[in-house]
Amino acid sequence: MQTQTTTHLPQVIEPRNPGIDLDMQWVRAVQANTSAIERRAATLPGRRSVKKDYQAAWLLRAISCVDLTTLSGDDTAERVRRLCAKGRQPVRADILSALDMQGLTVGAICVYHDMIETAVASLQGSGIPVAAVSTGFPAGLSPFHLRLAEIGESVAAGADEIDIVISRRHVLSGNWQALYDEMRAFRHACGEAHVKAILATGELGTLRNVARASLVCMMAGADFIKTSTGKESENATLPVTLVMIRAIREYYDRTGFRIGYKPAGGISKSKDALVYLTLIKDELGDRWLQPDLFRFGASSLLGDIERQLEHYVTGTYSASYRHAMG
Ligand SMILES: O=C[C@H](O)COP(=O)(O)O
Repeated sequence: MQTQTTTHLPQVIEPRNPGIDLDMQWVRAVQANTSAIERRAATLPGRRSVKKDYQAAWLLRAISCVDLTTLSGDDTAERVRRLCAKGRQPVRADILSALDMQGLTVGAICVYHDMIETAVASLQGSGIPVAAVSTGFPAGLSPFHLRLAEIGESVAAGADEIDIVISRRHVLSGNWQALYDEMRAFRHACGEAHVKAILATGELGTLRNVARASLVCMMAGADFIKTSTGKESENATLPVTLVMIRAIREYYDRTGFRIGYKPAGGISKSKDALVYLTLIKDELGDRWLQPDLFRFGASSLLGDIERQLEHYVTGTYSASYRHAMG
């Protein structure tokens, strides 16, 4: 990942997760109490845990954690260039200036392989990393050697981060060794590029499978675990998020390595982003609210955040938002 220059970024960048041997005893012991998780998730959207004065600060934080994404069959170089310009200046200059946040950028730009070179050229000098989806995204069913080669090509083309998709069948058949070996090989093929493991949680059947797949991918060296491709019928949800971030906490408690989390797909409203951020703060703490450990995979969230911030600076602007930036 490139070093970034904007002021909102963390002083400390996490060491890469080297992974550990597959610990089947740990994997088998994983539980997920579905009804308790769903009860907890159901209470979250109604909670007013972000005070109004602090909402602008949280939305700015959300911007710095967006993987601004375009993953469409009709993507063009021109669309990617526009997206990169938006990534460099995510909201109108007058809004950023009113909030004293000039220089704020998104966390990364996320594209298909063919658009990497355009994105790299458009982002030159900005410090914004380029993430590429890979390994036969979104289904991940192309021949294994081609999936590995695709990673290599994307890294050679300049991608800083690779978002791989796992083979859902390994999870559904309980073949944890196969999942571990696959993830390990993907991690190796990424070299210095950071690797995000997309679990496609909407296709994994149970929350227990989500918890186990999260753990196995982290054991195999994933730097981030990510919910979805955005193409499944069910994408990021709060119950899935609870399960995945608790797996991250458990992995950190046992190994000392902090793994990032990326909810993706269907997150398009500021109020939803605030719920995710407060949940991360509650469950993992402030350290995980930085772009090296948290990202939103989203194509349209930024537009809604910009509208909210515009309303904020033209209406109820309060300088106290700065306190929340600490
Ligand atoms: O990884 C990112 C997702 O594909 C974006 O999904 P979205 O278009 O629903 O925001």
